[in-house]
Amino acid sequence: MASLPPVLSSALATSLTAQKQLLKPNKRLDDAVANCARNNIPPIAMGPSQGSFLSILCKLMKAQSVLEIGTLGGYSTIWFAESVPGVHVTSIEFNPTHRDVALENTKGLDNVDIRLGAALDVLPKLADEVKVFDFVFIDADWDEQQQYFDWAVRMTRKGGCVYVDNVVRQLMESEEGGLSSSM
Ligand SMILES: C[S@@+](CC[C@H](N)C(=O)[O-])C[C@H]1O[C@@H](n2cnc3c(N)ncnc32)[C@H](O)[C@@H]1O
Repeated sequence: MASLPPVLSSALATSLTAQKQLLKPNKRLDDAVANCARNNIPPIAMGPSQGSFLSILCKLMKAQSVLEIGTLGGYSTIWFAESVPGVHVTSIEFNPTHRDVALENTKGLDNVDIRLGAALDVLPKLADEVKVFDFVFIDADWDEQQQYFDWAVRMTRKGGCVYVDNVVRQLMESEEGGLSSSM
């Protein structure tokens, strides 16, 4: 996969610094980032402004149930878990190391349930257990995206939200030289 054009990488780095200055400090999130680095978890979690944006979306919807596909170290999971009073977050992760670090990072949050397994194995079981979710966040394996999306549509309540991460970025990286003519 091609990397981002330098101008975009530089803009992303600058925006990350700006985001940290603008948002309220959150010790749990900061500790999670540090713990992920200590455990060599790849630095591919969402940024603070995206976490804040998703949290606002959940607040606007008064979401009470969130499904996340792709936990990593639990950074986005924490944003969802702290978004709305009473919300419950179910998150799916197939890498045991990532799952273990996510469990450390979400310790004490009793509204988080992290399921270990491949998303396409876990989703059918979850669909049998839980009726529907208010909000589904897809952030795992791009090659299975269409199948995640089909499950998400099936498992999201009417009027709920399915949010697919990295769509624009994927389009940018999908053709040689960066920007795609199909954008
Ligand atoms: C981009 S990271 C998730 C980032 C996280 N949502 C955040 O922003 O903090 C993608 C995660 O999905 C996991 N993953 C990839 N394929 C998967 C699959 N088929 N089933 C479950 N998890 C998967 C990876 O191990 C990785 O931890």
